[in-house]
Amino acid sequence: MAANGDASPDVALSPGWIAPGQADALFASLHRELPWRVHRVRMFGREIDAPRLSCWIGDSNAHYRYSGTTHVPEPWPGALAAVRARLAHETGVAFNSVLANLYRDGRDCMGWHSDDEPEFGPRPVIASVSLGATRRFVLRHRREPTRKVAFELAHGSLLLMRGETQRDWRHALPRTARALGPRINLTFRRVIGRR
Ligand SMILES: O=C(O)CCC(=O)C(=O)O
Ligand SMILES: [Fe+2]
Repeated sequence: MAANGDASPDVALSPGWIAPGQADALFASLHRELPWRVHRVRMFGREIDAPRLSCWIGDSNAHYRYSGTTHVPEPWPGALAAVRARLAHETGVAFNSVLANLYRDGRDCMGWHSDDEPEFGPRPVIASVSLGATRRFVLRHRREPTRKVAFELAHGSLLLMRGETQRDWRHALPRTARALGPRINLTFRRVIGRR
């Protein structure tokens, strides 16, 4: 592999991975039942409210640290059991946690980052399930920012990020001026214990 990594990120989109009726039911149940909160994020050395609502879900031992705080996960809601089992079957990854994000409208967003915390180990597989309004998801190479890839993440879609995607690329969910309804995104991850 070249020093700068592969030409495109190791990502795969499966539109309609969840059928529309099931995706509607899943959206409604998560929207209603998850304990959504405003998380605090660090930006340029300051703590600010994240421009979205979030909920960290996982096995009780899947602790996750970010922005300097350890987060104890919420228990798995019944509505996610089938999705988790299907993802494990299709990817071979025993996902033990999910970060759920609720973008209330087009103003809610997520800035440039990569999910490269040591908890996820090298070359993590991250399975991103989208429900609700279609939003644009963008990836940009870390060292060659002119290299960009964009995906429209529609209701029921699955985006898998693998390989060196977190090491070599950043991703973001930009805000948009379009009038949009809410969107829920679920990123299934595997937290590996560390010493
Ligand atoms: O909402 C999305 O599609 C992306 C979410 C994301 O990047 C994350 O949760 O780390
Ligand atoms: Fe991310």
